[in-house]
Amino acid sequence: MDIKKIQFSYGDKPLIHELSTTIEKGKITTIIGPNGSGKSTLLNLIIKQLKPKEGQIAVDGKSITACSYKDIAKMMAIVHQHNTAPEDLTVERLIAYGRTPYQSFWSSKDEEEEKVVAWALKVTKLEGLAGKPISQLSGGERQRAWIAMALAQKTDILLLDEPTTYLDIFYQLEVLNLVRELNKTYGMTIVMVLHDINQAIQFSHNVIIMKHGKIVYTGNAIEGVTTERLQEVYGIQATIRWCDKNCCPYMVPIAI
Ligand SMILES: Nc1ncnc2c1ncn2[C@@H]1O[C@H](COP(=O)(O)OP(=O)(O)OP(=O)(O)O)[C@@H](O)[C@H]1O
Repeated sequence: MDIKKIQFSYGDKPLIHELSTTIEKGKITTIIGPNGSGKSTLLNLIIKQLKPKEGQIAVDGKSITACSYKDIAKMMAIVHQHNTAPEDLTVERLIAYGRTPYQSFWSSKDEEEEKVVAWALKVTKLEGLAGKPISQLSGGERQRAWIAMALAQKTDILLLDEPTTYLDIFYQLEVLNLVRELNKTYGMTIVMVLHDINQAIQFSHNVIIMKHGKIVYTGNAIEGVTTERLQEVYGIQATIRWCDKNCCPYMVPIAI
């Protein structure tokens, strides 16, 4: 995916300034950066839920400006930070909404929909909860259900906005393991926003580091997170440690 010279403002206040980057196909890319730096805005621009004032976003050489919303929904799926569903909506019905881009006004549930929903339930390990209302799920199960709905869109690209927020450490790792599995097994290109820098290093091939609507760094996750950059972007003192050769480095925050 090529993002070229994007400019974007909410009203008169410029937020994204001449932002350019390339997101590698088949890799996990995580966007990190301070609150308000424009991470969610960038995801919404990528999926055309927001329109840039200037610049172009192209997927496999095709500009998204020229694509219909239905075509985009067949290329990319997004799980937002906050999601709501009617209280009595079951997991299975929620996932079936992911098939919307493939349905016409008069079409009814078909064999393909059943197959894809069953597949999404299996991948997200929600088979035993298919008939349960979303409102009765734990936070981790609910997050997996929203990811399953996105998977039912059968896209090559998956965008996740803070998929681990509000989850305890067990469910955070469960969701991130699922992300890794989707990338490894199905070759999905994943672009996600995380606040946890160590999880970003551990679970991503690449990181995009943002500050004030600009990209400070884009590239290999391990090489990108340095003590100098953490000082520059977050204004914190930190050290980077390696536990052993087989493990990723991790950063330890020390002071502000
Ligand atoms: N719909 C909107 N209308 C006006 N301003 C907005 C809107 N959405 C976001 N903003 C502003 O744009 C800036 C960037 O917001 P954005 O949500 O993209 O940042 P972020 O890096 O994802 O932040 P966070 O880490 O806190 O989720 C913020 O100052 C925010 O207040």
